Amino acid sequence: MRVISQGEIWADVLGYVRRNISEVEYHTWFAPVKNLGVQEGSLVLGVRNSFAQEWFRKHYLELLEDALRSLGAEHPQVSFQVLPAQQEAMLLPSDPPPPPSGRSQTERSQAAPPADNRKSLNPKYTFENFVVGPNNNLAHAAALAVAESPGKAYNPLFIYGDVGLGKTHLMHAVGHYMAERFPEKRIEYVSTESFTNDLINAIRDDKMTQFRNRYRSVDLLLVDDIQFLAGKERTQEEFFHTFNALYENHKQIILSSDRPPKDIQTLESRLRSRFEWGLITDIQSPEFETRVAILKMNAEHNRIDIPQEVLELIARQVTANIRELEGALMRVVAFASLNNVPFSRAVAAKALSNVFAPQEVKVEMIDVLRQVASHYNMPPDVIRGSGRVREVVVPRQVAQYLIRELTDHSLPEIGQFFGRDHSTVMHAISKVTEMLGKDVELTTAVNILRRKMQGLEDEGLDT
Ligand SMILES: Nc1ncnc2c1ncn2[C@@H]1O[C@H](COP(=O)(O)OP(=O)(O)OP(=O)(O)O)[C@@H](O)[C@H]1O
Repeated sequence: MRVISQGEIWADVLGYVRRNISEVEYHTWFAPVKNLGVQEGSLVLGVRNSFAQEWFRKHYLELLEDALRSLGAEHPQVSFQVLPAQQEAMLLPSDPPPPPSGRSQTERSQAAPPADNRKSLNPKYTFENFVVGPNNNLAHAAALAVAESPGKAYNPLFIYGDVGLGKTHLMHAVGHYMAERFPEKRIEYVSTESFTNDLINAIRDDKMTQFRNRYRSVDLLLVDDIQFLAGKERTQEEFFHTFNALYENHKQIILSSDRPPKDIQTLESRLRSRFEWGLITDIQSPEFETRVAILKMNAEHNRIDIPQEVLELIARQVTANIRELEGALMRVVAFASLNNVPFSRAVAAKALSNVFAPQEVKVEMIDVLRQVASHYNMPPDVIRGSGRVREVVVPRQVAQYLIRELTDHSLPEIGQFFGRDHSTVMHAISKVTEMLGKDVELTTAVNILRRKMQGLEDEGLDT
């Protein structure tokens, strides 16, 4: 799972900036900037001194605003703060290394795994961060079995599926699991492309022995996108020998591909048959519930409090690819924080409308209840509860009235939502109808709430 954060807004902004200025300019000015986060819709950047602050205001403000606009900010705002000298020192590349922990070298190497054991693994791609659903449960179970008994359960494990569905994540998860339990084991993750490049370099530099030592001495070899072996005869030949060496020594091999071995064209048949020796398992596109669960986990990891119905809207919008799903969540988070508006389905729909086909936001009963509750400044449960004082009864009647007007729900359904029968709802609706135009406060509330439910104007955004 990719972790999204305010840091990622900054990463996106930097990406935009980098595409629009020279490398030298970028390194001189932007590399030392510290991202201080988004505060009340404004991106706050820490710079070294007042000279830099002025320079940014004069030369880069527009560029930064454009970058924020590309992320959905309607009225982009950037502000600069001069960092105190100490904080600035923390930005300099010449940082001294952290003080030694006081333990001896041997103690340290006993306690911690070898430094490079997981160097090729993404720290976020663990089993804990992997949401299991009907689309991937077989691949997940196989990966777990392999992680528990490497070289014994299924060898090789061959995972295939479309882009962005978690193949790399699962492979790395096995690596982390193994690294934790057997810190002395050697783990190597490589894309087929890097394997090919390493081979080409080894041939060119006359370093084939090192190349072979490197790949044939590992305990776990993870090779991504093996379909790219197609048509590369020399690489296939070398991989064949690597495979055999590892296999004979009961070392675990995991391969990923966008298709099963039988569909990889121009793959030598001796390799194809080896790929079929172990277990072949696939990952499909996640269904709705799994997509929501992935978004939820992502939001929780980042301590972003985002209502369930907003996550559901995003999950309806992006169906085929988890990388895109995470990108969509990132867009919504960026959009809400840059425009300084709370998360709502309307805000999410707006944030995604430039990227995906606009979706009509259907108003749900819970949306109306939440808006009414926030308007009257009381918890939704109190409005739905049994209280009979006027302060609660009026909001409850307004909520029932608006639900009837803005959704397709029947009187009995609305009644059920409020734990009452349909005649109570009918009474509430006629009561509000009667008061409209007479009771100024109630009329204003209904008008404001109706507008809020129908569009974004009251959330501070242009529709
Ligand atoms: N089941 C899942 N639970 C949580 N996050 C997931 C899950 N599946 C995929 N992801 C996340 O989706 C993103 C894409 O996954 P990954 O890179 O593993 O896909 P892939 O199938 O290897 O794609 P490609 O074929 O493009 O290499 C990653 O950020 C990953 O963490």
